[in-house]
Amino acid sequence: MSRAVLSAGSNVGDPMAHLRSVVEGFADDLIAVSAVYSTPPWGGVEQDDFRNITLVVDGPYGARHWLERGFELERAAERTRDIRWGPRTLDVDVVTVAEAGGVVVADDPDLTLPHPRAAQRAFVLVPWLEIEPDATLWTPAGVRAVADLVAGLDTAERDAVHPVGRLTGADA
Ligand SMILES: Nc1ncnc2c1ncn2[C@@H]1O[C@H](COP(=O)(O)OP(=O)(O)OP(=O)(O)O)[C@@H](O)[C@H]1O
Ligand SMILES: Nc1nc2c(c(=O)[nH]1)N=C(CO)CN2
Repeated sequence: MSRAVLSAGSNVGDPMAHLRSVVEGFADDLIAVSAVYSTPPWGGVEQDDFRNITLVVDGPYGARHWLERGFELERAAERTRDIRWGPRTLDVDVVTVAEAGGVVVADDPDLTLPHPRAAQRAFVLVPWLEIEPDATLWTPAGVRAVADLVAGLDTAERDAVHPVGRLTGADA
């Protein structure tokens, strides 16, 4: 049994359709999904803005299950790995996982938990804060409130992340 926070992003092809495939792919275990946010590219590669969502899922699985389900959805979106932090049809990252014993901490290059760059990413934190205002993130510097991490981000970067629609409801 585990509960995971996932981040999905797309800036190639039809980003709304790719993000919808993620919500559909996790529908059976979905607890919450944020609005779709327009986000400037993080990581220094010049490319189109992304569309991002953050999801909370919960189910009778171990942490690795969430990564593997994400890979399946990336494959279905014909995701290729070309440039690090470059354009992509779909990226699904596992931000953090909690099991009965607490937050899962893992150093495996295939699955590092919590995601080592999540605390610096407005495109992860701002949508996450929308669906879990009291969320905390384990970081090597200690447990931090996501609200505090967001408050500490570069203002221009944070303010550039804004909701542009929803995947549920009328425009789903
Ligand atoms: N928490 C995690 N979530 C998703 N992938 C992870 C995680 N930890 C390690 N990985 C590994 O990272 C590898 C590269 O993933 P990917 O190509 O999506 O990276 P990226 O999205 O370009 O960069 P970043 O890792 O900074 O998000 C994958 O093979 C995956 O096994
Ligand atoms: N805004 C934004 N920037 C990114 C994203 C993403 O999903 N959104 N994914 C990346 C690959 O990890 C690199 N940069």
